[in-house]
Amino acid sequence: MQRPKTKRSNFFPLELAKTPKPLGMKKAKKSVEENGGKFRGAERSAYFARREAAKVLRVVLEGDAKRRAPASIKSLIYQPSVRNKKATFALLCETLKHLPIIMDVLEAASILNTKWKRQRELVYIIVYDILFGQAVPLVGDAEKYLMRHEDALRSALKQLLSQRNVKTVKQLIALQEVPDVSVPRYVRVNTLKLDVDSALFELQKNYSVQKDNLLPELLILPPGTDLHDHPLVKNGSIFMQGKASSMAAPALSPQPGWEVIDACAAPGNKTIHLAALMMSRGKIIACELKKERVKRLKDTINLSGASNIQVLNEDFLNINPKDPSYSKVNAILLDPSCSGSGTAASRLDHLLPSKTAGQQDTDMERLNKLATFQRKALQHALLFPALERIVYSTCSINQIENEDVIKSVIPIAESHGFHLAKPFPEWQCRGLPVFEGSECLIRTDPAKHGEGFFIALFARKDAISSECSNKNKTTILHGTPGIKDAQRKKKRIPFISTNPFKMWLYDQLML
Ligand SMILES: C[S@@+](CC[C@H](N)C(=O)[O-])C[C@H]1O[C@@H](n2cnc3c(N)ncnc32)[C@H](O)[C@@H]1O
Repeated sequence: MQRPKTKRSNFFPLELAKTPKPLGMKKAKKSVEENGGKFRGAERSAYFARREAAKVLRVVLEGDAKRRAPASIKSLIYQPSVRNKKATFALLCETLKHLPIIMDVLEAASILNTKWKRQRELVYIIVYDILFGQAVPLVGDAEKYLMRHEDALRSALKQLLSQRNVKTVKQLIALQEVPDVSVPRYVRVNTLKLDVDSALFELQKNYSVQKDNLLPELLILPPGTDLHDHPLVKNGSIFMQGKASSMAAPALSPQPGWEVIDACAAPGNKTIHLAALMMSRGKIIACELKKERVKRLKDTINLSGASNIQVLNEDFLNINPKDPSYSKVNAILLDPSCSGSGTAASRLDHLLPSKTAGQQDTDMERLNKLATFQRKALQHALLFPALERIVYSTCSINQIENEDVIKSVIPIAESHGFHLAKPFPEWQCRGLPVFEGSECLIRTDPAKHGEGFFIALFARKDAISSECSNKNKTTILHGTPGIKDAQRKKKRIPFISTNPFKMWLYDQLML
């Protein structure tokens, strides 16, 4: 990958939130100044990009070691504190891609004392640059130290290639690589600020753009299109949101004037989508447990221009459905914390050391804990007296967080007068057939749609058709069921698995 050149000439990186400064950052400014301004142009940019990348790498590796990444690699890079985004992102991804090799090389070369081991993330980045990067001059103390050991590093790499029986580094990387999921860049037009045709017109000046055939406010651009600095993104006219995640709010179909709770709201992508569908009329209560995520939620709301959202820093489970202030709530969107297994590829999680090719999230204790909360939250949502519709969604591909949660609450839901309804009947990829009515559920397939997502809709009152769980009560939304639904019914065989690959395979066979 070619590292993009940066235009920045005079900057010092800002801090990533709450991150310590172990990577020579404290010395960075001094070091540059000590050099009497000798760092120029590309040298200076590369010097700082390495330090910014090292800071992000530390957060990523610490989170991965605890199996609790605080955010995806992409979202860490796109924090405002990382200023040299393109160069830092490229450097970070390339270093992560080569990380197993770099670690092996460093161990074999045995050149790190305690001082450099404390700065190992910066060392990894610099070793990447020395062994695999572009031939830019490396300035800085850590760089000089590692350059002195370049011969030892190169000979350790040569030894590694011969041990693994390959001739080139490319072949060595191929041994550890996972398939690339290349998906289009989706953007959702924020109709509170701009109409779809105007957004299309603007974007078409620079990109090839198409309208999505399912969601009218969604536009499709080529994979990898970088819009982070696009004026329409910066002014909140469009939001970069995947197709699957953009299906949750329309599945709820909130009406202008309704009262809606977004139970787990931050960072707020679906909250503002609800607001757009409601044309900012009525009221949305955006509930978020974590104080540190409330700011991000508020920023999203401000950027969107939505004026009907009240933010509540609260545990959704503590909201009393009997409180008169919630007596008119018509709909709830419940998008609770989940394993995120459906977005692992787009989050670049496959680059993390804990994820080797083909390995799945097998931490059943964690999954059980998540599923317990998800079930509890869904049961809680069912208690709001005036409720007509509830959407439950996750970005997980695990049955335990999806079909199993829904199946377990159906008896309680039915006792409150709810039934499973069928949003987007034309959508072919439906729930795993592990209970009668699972064809109402929506799944998206990471291999086909870029993300693995799950949506269930419970509805009360508006009984229309006879599909799904209770033949007299189920609602069909957005059209009529396709022929494939009938075929699926015929072909249904019992299937229970928590193995996502088996689940995809099953989906392929059923469609
Ligand atoms: C999957 S994210 C929601 C994403 C959001 N719906 C969006 O589309 O932008 C889940 C959020 O729920 C929050 N959360 C977790 N438990 C909660 C609870 N008991 N009450 C309210 N929010 C909670 C998490 O802090 C996290 O911000």
